[in-house]
Amino acid sequence: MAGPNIASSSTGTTTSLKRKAATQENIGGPEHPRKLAAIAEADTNQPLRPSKFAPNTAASRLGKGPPPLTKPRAPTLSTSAGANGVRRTMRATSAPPKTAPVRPPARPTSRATTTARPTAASAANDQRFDSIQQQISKIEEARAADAARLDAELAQERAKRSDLQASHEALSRELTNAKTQELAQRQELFIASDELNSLRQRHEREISELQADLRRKDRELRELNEDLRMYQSDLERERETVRGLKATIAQQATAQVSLTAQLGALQAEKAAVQVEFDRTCGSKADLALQFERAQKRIAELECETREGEMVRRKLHNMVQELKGNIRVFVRVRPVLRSDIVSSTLHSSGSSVGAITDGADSPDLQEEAKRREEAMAKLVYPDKMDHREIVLKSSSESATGQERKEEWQFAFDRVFEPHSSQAEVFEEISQLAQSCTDGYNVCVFAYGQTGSGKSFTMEGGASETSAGMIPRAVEQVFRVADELKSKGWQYKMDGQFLEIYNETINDLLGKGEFDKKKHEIKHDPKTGRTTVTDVNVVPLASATQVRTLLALAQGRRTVAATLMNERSSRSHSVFTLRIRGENTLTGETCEGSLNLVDLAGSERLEKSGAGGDRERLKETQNINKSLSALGDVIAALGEKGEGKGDKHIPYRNSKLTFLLQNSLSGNSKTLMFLNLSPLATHLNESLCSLRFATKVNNTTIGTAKKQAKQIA
Ligand SMILES: Nc1ncnc2c1ncn2[C@@H]1O[C@H](COP(=O)(O)OP(=O)(O)OP(=O)(O)O)[C@@H](O)[C@H]1O
Repeated sequence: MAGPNIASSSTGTTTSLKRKAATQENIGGPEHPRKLAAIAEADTNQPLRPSKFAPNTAASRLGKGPPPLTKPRAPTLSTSAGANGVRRTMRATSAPPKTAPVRPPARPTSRATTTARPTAASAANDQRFDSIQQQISKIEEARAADAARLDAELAQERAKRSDLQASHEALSRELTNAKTQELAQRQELFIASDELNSLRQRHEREISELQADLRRKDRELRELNEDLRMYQSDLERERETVRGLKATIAQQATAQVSLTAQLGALQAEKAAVQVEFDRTCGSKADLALQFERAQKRIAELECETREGEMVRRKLHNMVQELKGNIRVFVRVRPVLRSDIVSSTLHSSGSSVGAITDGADSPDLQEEAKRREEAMAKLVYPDKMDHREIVLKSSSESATGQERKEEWQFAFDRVFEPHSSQAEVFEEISQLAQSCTDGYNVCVFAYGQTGSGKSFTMEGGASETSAGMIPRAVEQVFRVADELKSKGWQYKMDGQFLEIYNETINDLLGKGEFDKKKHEIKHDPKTGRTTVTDVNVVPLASATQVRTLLALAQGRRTVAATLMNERSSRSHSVFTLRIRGENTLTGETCEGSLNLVDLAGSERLEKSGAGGDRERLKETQNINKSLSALGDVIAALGEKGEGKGDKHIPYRNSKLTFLLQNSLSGNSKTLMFLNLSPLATHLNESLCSLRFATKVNNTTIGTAKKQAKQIA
């Protein structure tokens, strides 16, 4: 309560000052200094506060710092003991002492000017001035005292300030620490927040997983429920089945009882069978013995069969020997397309081109008709043995009457046009294989040009069209192979000759033409025929023979004639010599197989060689050798009829001389008569059939086996 204190402790002067001040204020108006009034007002209205004019106070020095820790005290203006010993305390104003509102008296005021008074008044003023001077000095003193006190307070305040600074620094440090802590805490907070976020995310993830899991579980649960439902229905079914099975078991149990009874019966039966089995086992040894005996018997029978086969072969050969004559097979070839062309040419005189066009046309009926017309009337009446052939012809006589003629012939076998190569070979296979028994075998094909001699003897390139030569060779090799098991070892060699214009040509020789002069030699002791300077090739297989035949075929002299554009104008003679030795019995044998394809037998006027000297010579030579063959056969026939000293003209031709040993009665001879089926060749066919009949009726003696026992 400083204000009232000041007011109460002030003297009358103070009160007057106040009044003066109030008066001055009233007089002077707003220009008068107002500090003192302020002091007075401060006493009455409110407690003193630190002023902006007190910069030295602790509060003002701290500036914006934290609020003062101690409440500032209002400054005391002065505490001085007055002259009367009364200590006056003046409340310090907020203004610094320097700016005290006390004006120096010297300064004239506006009021002084306006209120100029006489000297009495100035004495009063001086008095007042003195008192004011005194008051001022007192105030000065008080101010000094206040200054001292203020210094002390200032020091205190400074001390406080330093304390405060220290505490500020401490607080700053604390603040820094607090900030650092806060920062750390914030970081922790961030980290924690991050963790919290990640935990939240994980949690969300886990929640979603759990939800998915839950959904899956739900689904599984549904499935399990479904399964359960199914299992329940299955179970129900199974229960039903079990009920059924139980019923069946009950039935089975009943059946088992009856089966047990049956089993008892069967066991009894088994015992009986066992007894029977034991008895059968006892007879097993007997059966084995019987089996052994049976096997022995089989071996004996096989042996007998082999012997029987040998006997059969001997008898067969004996029959052949007893027959003693040359056997003749007739073979009529089929009508060829080229035959139709040529026969039409002969009969109608139309051009070849026109006929060829007709033949190529699809009109098969026309072709069949032409074929019919081209064919000669050949009949084969012997349907059983196929031994006969009848030629029929109808012509007009000079008197205009139809003259019918018929010629009947019988031979060892007649082959009709449809006969296959295999069928023909079947008939000569026995003959061919008898060369492995030591016989000389001679098969020759006779007939006019184009009648099928080469086809019969050599045949075509295919398996089915292969002729007698390759088939006979294969047969010989096969038989020789079979006879190995009986101890026979065979060696074979072959030669292939051609007689052209009475000259021997080696078809297996080297070079295109054989320029060597060959001589035919007969060994009377061995009955072997050899030709000098010809290649005799050792034969190891039938395939090799086929290769040789193909080689020889290429070398054959072939010249075109009107009769056959591939007409062979030479005789070809393939000879297979075979020598066998039986290592078990010591027997040896030597045979030969001569397969002869004769040149065409047509008459000179038919050969179309009239204007060609070379062809004429060929035909003459062919005919000479064929007639020599006929002469030899005829002479052999006569000799066979008892004219023992009959000369056999073998030397009249190279052919007969070469085949001497095969024709002399010491061999098995077969002649194929090949016939053309054409009407235009009827006369030639008749001539050939007459010649073949003569041959067939000729007895040339019995064939002799050339075998001997090695001593
Ligand atoms: N049985 C047959 N089956 C089918 N075609 C045959 C038969 N015989 C012969 N031929 C054919 O007749 C034609 C004449 O036959 P091949 O050449 O054999 O007569 P050829 O008498 O040997 O004549 P050449 O005396 O001129 O040698 C040939 O085209 C031949 O294929």
